Amino acid sequence: MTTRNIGEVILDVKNISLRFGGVKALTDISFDVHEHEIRSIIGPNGAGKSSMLNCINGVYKPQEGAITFRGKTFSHMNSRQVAEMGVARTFQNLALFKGMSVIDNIMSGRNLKIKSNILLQALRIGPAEREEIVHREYVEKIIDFLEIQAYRKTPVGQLPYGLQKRVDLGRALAMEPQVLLLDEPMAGMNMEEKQDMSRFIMEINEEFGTTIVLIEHDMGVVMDISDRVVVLDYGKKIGDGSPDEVRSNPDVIRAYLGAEH
Ligand SMILES: Nc1ncnc2c1ncn2[C@@H]1O[C@H](COP(=O)(O)OP(=O)(O)OP(=O)(O)O)[C@@H](O)[C@H]1O
Repeated sequence: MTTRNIGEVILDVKNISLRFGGVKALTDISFDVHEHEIRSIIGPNGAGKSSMLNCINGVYKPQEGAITFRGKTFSHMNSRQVAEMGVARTFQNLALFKGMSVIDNIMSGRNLKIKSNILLQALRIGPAEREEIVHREYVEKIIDFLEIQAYRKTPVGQLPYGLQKRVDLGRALAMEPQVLLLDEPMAGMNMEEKQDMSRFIMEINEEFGTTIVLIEHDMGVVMDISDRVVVLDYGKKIGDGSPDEVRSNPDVIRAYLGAEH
């Protein structure tokens, strides 16, 4: 765990319940996330972790409860509005443009920031040209930061999976988010790729001050890098606290001992 200045509550999840027909994906879930924190959500398969992220970023509309971001409460915002407020995410199953280059994929994350109209952009004239230069410079910084300079022009589909995950992270970073939601960023990675990804997450948190909400199955990584951890099981919250508190919580131990991973 790092020693950073953890700030006020930036994201407050209050009494969220989400049902799909008869399936209770989430039942009365509350937790908060402080500015600059690395806050993880863990739990066995089907516990409701991805559903929770989907509620935070506006993909799912919970039947009950509300989410407050920087003091602004939203229960019916769509993904774009949430993104515009400063919440970005990566995906468990990558959602990259496989035929497009690394640089263009990361550039696609800048779309929300592009102000000039589509015609000017297409013609690359006047303000659109200047704007494009500024955005490209920002994207190049991300590429340097993620150490993927050698693959700038490579179509993403030709990269190994671990590097594709890094490009997905780059695309989310291109939005300059205040809160970054990471859905299983280490899934399918080997040990070395996981170490690299952990390092990038911690550096994003420390250097850019970005608040991180992380879903991850690798307990070693979660316990190493998280400030606090929420534990879900069958859509209910069964634990919440520091890695040490969560590790020694009998309900959490029971849920994990009884679960297949
Ligand atoms: N779109 C959907 N339609 C119907 N049921 C859904 C939908 N999304 C999730 N569920 C159900 O909600 C519950 C929680 O699923 P969710 O994917 O959020 O769990 P998870 O903790 O992220 O699981 P995993 O670790 O396997 O990714 C499961 O019972 C799942 O089948």
